[in-house]
Amino acid sequence: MPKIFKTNAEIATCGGKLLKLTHDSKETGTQMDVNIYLPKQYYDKSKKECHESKIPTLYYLSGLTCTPNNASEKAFWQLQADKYGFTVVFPDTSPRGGDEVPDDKNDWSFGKGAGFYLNATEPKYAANYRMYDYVHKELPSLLQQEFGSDGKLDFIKNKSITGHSMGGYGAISGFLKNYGAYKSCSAFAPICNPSVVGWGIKCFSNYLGSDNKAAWKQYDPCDLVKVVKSTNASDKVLIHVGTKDPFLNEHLRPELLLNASKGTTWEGKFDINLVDNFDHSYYFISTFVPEHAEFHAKHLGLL
Ligand SMILES: N[C@@H](CCC(=O)N[C@@H](CSC=O)C(=O)NCC(=O)O)C(=O)O
Repeated sequence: MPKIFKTNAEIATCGGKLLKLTHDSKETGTQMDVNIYLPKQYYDKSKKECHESKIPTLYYLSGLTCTPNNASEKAFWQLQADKYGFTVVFPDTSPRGGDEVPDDKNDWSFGKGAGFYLNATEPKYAANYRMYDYVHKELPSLLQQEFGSDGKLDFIKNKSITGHSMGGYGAISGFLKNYGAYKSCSAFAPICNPSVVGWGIKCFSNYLGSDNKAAWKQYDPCDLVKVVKSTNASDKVLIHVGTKDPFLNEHLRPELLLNASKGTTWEGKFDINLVDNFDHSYYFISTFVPEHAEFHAKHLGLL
């Protein structure tokens, strides 16, 4: 079988390895970068290869401007992945490539590095900007085919999702739109109501069409909570946001998600923690990664 992924680097870190990979994506029509961290349990030769012992996966969606490397280097998920025994997948934030992939070189909050985890419908972007299907369907399937073939890793059935900022929005919208597919969801400083804030309006307008508000509703967490039914009493979405986050009031707006969930099946299920003094950076993210890791480990059946 021909290899799907090219391994550009295999880096020993903590007790496992970070693999920096490249592969062709049918969804984006481009080559994509992705990093995966395989925890120490994967390399434990004494581990039995049975269904029960398959190592689950946490998908981490990064924010605007990020590549798979930002979180790999600065979020410190690897220590937590070893502690509980899960794989971490760090996808890229958009298609890349040359001038054939449309971009706005003057705006870091749109285009390359800002795929917004949706499937674009506007003709200019529709061929490449398909990060929703890429992250939730194509990538897990390709990873399972190549890295799951030895029966030790589960990229599809036992998985959870988290993310930061644009990636926090991507995690919550993906969790709700694929209700039941992810065991748990958390977010760091997510863009909670993209339809009404600058970053979201720009991306939704360009990718989905400025008048196509019906399409916007299909991705906005504040609309999704009204149509997706929470049927599991243990559903809880863990969120942390820093009070000194410079984007809090302009782009993140967690209070709007709390309000939108009121009177829905999600009421009381968004555990939004406003934490004093923290900003938007990876200093903030890495501080709360251990709490999010424990949360996901419980839902993935690791605790
Ligand atoms: N380049 C910008 C700053 C952009 C920024 O803050 N990006 C955040 C995500 S914002 C929401 O999605 C980020 O994660 N940056 C990468 C990092 O390693 O910190 C500017 O110049 O202001």
